[in-house]
Amino acid sequence: TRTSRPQRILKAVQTKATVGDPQSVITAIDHFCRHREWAMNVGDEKGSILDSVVNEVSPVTVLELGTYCGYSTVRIARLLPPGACVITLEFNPDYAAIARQVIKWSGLEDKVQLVEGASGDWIPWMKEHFGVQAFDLVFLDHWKERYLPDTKLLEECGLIQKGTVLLADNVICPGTPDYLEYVRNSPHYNSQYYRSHLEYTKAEDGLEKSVFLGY
Ligand SMILES: O=C(NCc1cccc(CNc2ccc3[nH]ncc3c2)c1)c1cc(-c2ccc(F)cc2)cc(O)c1O
Ligand SMILES: [Mg+2]
Repeated sequence: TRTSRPQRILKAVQTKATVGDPQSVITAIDHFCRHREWAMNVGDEKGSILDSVVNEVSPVTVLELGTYCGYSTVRIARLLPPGACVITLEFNPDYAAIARQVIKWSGLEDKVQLVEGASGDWIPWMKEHFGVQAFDLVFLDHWKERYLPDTKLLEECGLIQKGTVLLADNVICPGTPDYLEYVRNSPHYNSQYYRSHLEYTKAEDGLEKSVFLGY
């Protein structure tokens, strides 16, 4: 049977990128997705915005919702200092299997905890299972209709504290209208929109950065 798109992305990494060189992994995936097959990685344009937010926050603990092939996981982890880590949740086992290999190829496995499962099931266990107090940065890139319920769940579980930064992908395309309305109208968040484009296309998309102000 045909290979899957994630399998073809992994093959591009294994043939074009250098083991232990995260930037070459990022470049290989972007080249493949721009010139061979589109795929739903955050991409190079929005990825540069993600990089700048990671550098600005200098997070110790990061939560990523939606790993896919690990492209944004590698982008985040490559910027983390020793001792910092990103916990990334992936519901789809095929995506998780590919992401593990992409993360390993980049040499960043010590900074990444990839968890197979759904956000709604795992968020309530984060404190107990991973010893997390609160997240410094949350990157939302999973099912778009889960952004709002999962943000509320993170609040209820005390995993969002004063200063926590939420960075949401795809707030225009495919769009997350209920989430945007919530973070932009809530007195507990200071929100700003970073206008960009849907990965590898000319369509508008963007990232929404929301800083929690405390209760
Ligand atoms: O939909 C998207 N991504 C999410 C997604 C999608 C499929 C499967 C999963 C399974 N992974 C998963 C699920 C539930 C989960 N709960 N906790 C973890 C977790 C993990 C996740 C998406 C779409 C487009 C897009 C498509 C088409 C188009 F025309 C324009 C734009 C662009 C993007 O950048 C996107 O990010
Ligand atoms: Mg996305």
